[in-house]
Amino acid sequence: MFHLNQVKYRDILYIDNLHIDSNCITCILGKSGGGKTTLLKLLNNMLTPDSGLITYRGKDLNTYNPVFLRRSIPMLPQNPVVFPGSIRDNFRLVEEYTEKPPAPDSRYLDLLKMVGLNYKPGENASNLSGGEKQRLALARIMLLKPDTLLLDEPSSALDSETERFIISMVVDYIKARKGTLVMVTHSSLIANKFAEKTIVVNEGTVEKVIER
Ligand SMILES: Nc1ncnc2c1ncn2[C@@H]1O[C@H](COP(=O)(O)OP(=O)(O)OP(=O)(O)O)[C@@H](O)[C@H]1O
Repeated sequence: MFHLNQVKYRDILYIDNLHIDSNCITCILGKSGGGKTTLLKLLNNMLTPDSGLITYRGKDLNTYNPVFLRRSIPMLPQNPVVFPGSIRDNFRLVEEYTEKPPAPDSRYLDLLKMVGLNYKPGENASNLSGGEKQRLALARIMLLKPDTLLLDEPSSALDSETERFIISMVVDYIKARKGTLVMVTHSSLIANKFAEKTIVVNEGTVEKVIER
């Protein structure tokens, strides 16, 4: 699905040759500051490499429309922005951005349930805790029914029980759609449990790739 060849981004990351497969759960594992987030952001062109080639479905990533890429390869950042207003407003903004008609509240409620949030769409999103905001941001992304999903440390603001619940839910969702998940984590336990392929990134380069 993604192929990176001699990709260089500033002095932060250099990747000689790397495949990220479709229909696969891939974890990017490594120490803090090693370049994991940078690698994730290169995959949907949020960052553009200084040199080298990244292909997506066999075509140079640069030939895709940037808006198409952000929509079809959404990324959940470590600290997502929750918009002021209600939970419903947060879903509606995504719908406006993607030019979709507004869904009924029942759809929002289903998505909130999926991420384990027991709130009504009319409630104020600003009152949510950090971990709850992260889950709302994930629910917002799920509204787009993505087949490819980039998650940056989805558990950074969650307790370990919620972390497992959320990651299991996303993994099941992606597997049911025969989709592709690329997830950054610092936890080898998470990678061991969920990853079909683990890419270890440290000090700005791929240290090893573990396949199962
Ligand atoms: N825009 C930027 N400008 C300059 N340096 C940056 C920029 N973005 C990241 N860096 C640096 O690049 C290195 C890699 O950052 P990156 O966020 O990719 O690491 P990471 O492995 O995801 O770290 P963490 O696990 O702590 O989130 C770090 O040293 C970081 O400070």
